[in-house]
Amino acid sequence: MSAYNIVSIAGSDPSGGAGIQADLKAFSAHGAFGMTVVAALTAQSTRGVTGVHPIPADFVAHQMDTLFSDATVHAVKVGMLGTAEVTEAVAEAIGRHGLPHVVVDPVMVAKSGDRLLEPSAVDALRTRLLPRADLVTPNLPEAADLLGEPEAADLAAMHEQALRLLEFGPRAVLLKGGHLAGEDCVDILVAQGSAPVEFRSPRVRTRNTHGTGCTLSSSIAALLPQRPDTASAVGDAKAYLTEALRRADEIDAGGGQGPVHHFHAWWK
Ligand SMILES: Nc1ncnc2c1ncn2[C@@H]1O[C@H](COP(=O)(O)OP(=O)(O)O)[C@@H](O)[C@H]1O
Ligand SMILES: Cc1ncc(COP(=O)(O)O)c(N)n1
Repeated sequence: MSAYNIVSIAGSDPSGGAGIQADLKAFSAHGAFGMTVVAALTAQSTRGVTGVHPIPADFVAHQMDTLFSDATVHAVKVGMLGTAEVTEAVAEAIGRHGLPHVVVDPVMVAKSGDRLLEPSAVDALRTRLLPRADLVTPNLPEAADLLGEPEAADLAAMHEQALRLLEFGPRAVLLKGGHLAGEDCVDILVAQGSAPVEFRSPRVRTRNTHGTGCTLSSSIAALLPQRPDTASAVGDAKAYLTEALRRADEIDAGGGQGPVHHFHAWWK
């Protein structure tokens, strides 16, 4: 058996910390072969996003059709899609190609506060893409936006919102708690027919958290074909991300909020 092929369908971040660039690094760090379908372009640095250039939806579908008519893909990570049309095209092509292990990171707003998804696309995300997801990985603001509710302010509210997100049809939800205050960062996994699982890691004191969500979801996608179940893939991905955060200050990619260290296990 050759390496697993994992595809990222996401936006480009020229600064290399988030988007398809982060996804390729995370896939590689987990011993998987990375492929990409570019769904949006951004002009971006560690200081923020200065522009978004959408890709026509039919060309995103064209990239997917060309790639999947040739390569066997073992898992998929979906990130920034930008528009409702691209969201619909990606959802349709995922269904048509019957892609396995679909992890959807519902990217809406960058850490810098810049919007990465048109407000009018949230409905397409909720109704078209989430029912096709094996796992969806919202942060707290994204969960609130998808549910049309205020952001969860504690773990009990996170549990309730995770369960309500399951009603949109994904097979599992990982609600990420990085935006809550506290010594630990706690994420909650809920899946149809199994008990909730909490993943807890010590909060790393660094401002270099650009791309944490991208790195976590792409690590999970890379690990799903290699692990017995979703919980074990999530646990290993979170341990990898925590170490990448601990070593983040070794990378100097600009003067703003920098990336995590994807290759901490190799660069001594
Ligand atoms: N400072 C930190 N130290 C350790 N883990 C963190 C830190 N910030 C975020 N995380 C973890 O990184 C992942 C993504 O974080 P989160 O901030 O919730 O989402 P997003 O990056 O999508 O905004 C989660 O597993 C979260 O618990
Ligand atoms: C292309 C792209 N995709 C995703 C993110 C989100 O990452 P973050 O929330 O860390 O800014 C981003 N900034 N850019």
